[in-house]
Amino acid sequence: MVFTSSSDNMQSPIHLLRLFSLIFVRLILLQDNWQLIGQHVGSVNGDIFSSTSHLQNLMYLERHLIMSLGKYVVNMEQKLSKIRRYIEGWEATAGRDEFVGTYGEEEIIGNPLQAFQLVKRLTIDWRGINELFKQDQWQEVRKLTHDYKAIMPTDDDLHGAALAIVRLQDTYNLTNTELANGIIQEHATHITMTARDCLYLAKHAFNNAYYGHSLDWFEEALSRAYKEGNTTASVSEIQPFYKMATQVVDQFKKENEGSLDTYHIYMEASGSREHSTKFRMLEDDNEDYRRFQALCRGERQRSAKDTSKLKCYLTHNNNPYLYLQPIKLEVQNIDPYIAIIHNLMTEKETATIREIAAPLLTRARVQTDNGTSDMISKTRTSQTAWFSPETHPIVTRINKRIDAATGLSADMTDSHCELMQVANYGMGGHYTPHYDYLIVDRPEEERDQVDERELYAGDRTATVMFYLSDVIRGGSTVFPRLNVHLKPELGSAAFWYNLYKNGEGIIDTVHGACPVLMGEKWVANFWIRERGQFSRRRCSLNPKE
Ligand SMILES: O=C(O)CCC(=O)C(=O)O
Ligand SMILES: [Fe+2]
Repeated sequence: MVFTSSSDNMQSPIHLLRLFSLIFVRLILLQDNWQLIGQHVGSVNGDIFSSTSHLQNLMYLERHLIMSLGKYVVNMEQKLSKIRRYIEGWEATAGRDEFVGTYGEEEIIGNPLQAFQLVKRLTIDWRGINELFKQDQWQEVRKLTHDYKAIMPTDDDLHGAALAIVRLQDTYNLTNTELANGIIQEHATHITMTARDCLYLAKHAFNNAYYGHSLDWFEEALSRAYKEGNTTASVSEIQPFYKMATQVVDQFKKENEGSLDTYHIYMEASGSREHSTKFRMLEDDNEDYRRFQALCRGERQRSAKDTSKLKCYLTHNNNPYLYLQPIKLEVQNIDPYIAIIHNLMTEKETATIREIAAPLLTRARVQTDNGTSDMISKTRTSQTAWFSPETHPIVTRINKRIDAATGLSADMTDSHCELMQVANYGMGGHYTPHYDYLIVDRPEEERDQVDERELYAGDRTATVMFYLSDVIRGGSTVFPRLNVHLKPELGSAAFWYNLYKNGEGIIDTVHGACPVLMGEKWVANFWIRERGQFSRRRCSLNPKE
């Protein structure tokens, strides 16, 4: 049997001792970390999977719950062994086989020793058992779950986590069997999925229109159910779903006269639950998405000829601020210009920003089509927080450095630059291909609907994005039309212009953040606006500049 009740084999004092010591050691180890949860509670909004920072809180909460459950188990074991002792006491005396029946009654009642024990059992012993149950040991666990209700994950978090796995699988071509065996790109993670886990992912992939992956997960669930002997999920439970999914996919293939692979499907920003069950095909502009995924996998590398003109050099930009410590510039693309500025932030500074941002993270929002309000984004699964120069001195310090390194004004006081946006990507966290410019991608007739403050600041001339962490696997920033692939490197900053000098958007700067496959990803965005750059980056009528 896979799932047996543990009570039968947990009676020995040695076992209890081990459990006690285990809990005690963990209690000491966990105390410090546990404090962290307290600081974060108020800010959590149920989007746990989209930020590693929130997942971390959850990990601490679960450890604390385990500690309480462990104490509960030890306590219950003691109580159960007392009850067992009572029963055994009866079995050894009044409950002996030979006393069963009428003759037994006489033996018990007529025997003063038996009578004494009977009375003793029902007085002292029974009182002892009653006492045991007067205290509610479950209360501590109940209180914990109540106090930390705000950070307990919801069903939506679970959906998000399942979707993240399917998205990772889709982007990085991970096979179901490997994933189900805990293998992520040849890296063994000691996790094994049950048939029930696979069934859950299969249903989820199906509901989100990842039909190919869905069938694979159903098959994996079936094979695991056979192997497990129908314990976590049974073959008969899985089969009807599998059959139904197969029929839907067959019908879909027939209607579209092609293989399913050509209908590589993904959810759009607006994808609500109802949308998710509909078939969605890649439209023309989603060629960017296909290229994006290929780049994320490390495909579409540029040839030596393509990269031969790219330079990497030290420069002080004729700026006294940089004379003693020039910047390390690595050009990644000449036209449009994309560069990495290495070590533009120290490790300590990245840690400070992560620290101040962690308690304030909320799920990333994107502007809706009409630009008036914003909505939770599915195209961007990360959590963000914004910082003005007043919130922390580090913001101004970095602003000055951006100014020196890029020659652009990053002054936030007069909207030359937006507030610093910190983003933390969690499980499978990604950002599908998009442009950073906000105004010029709108049709002329809609531009006057843009918020006045946005018009005052002008569009996003350039992006300076700091990597506040390394990422173990995945999480690169890629430009699908340029085959540029930037691997996050703690302390370095990616820099590119979004606009031509005539103010029009550079369409080839479409870029996205690959899903984080392993580890976590933190970035800090500084979007430099047109306002304030007139003497720094002069206008030009040449549409190619
Ligand atoms: O995280 C990344 O690599 C890219 C983020 C990005 O493009 C954005 O925030 O606009
Ligand atoms: Fe962006």
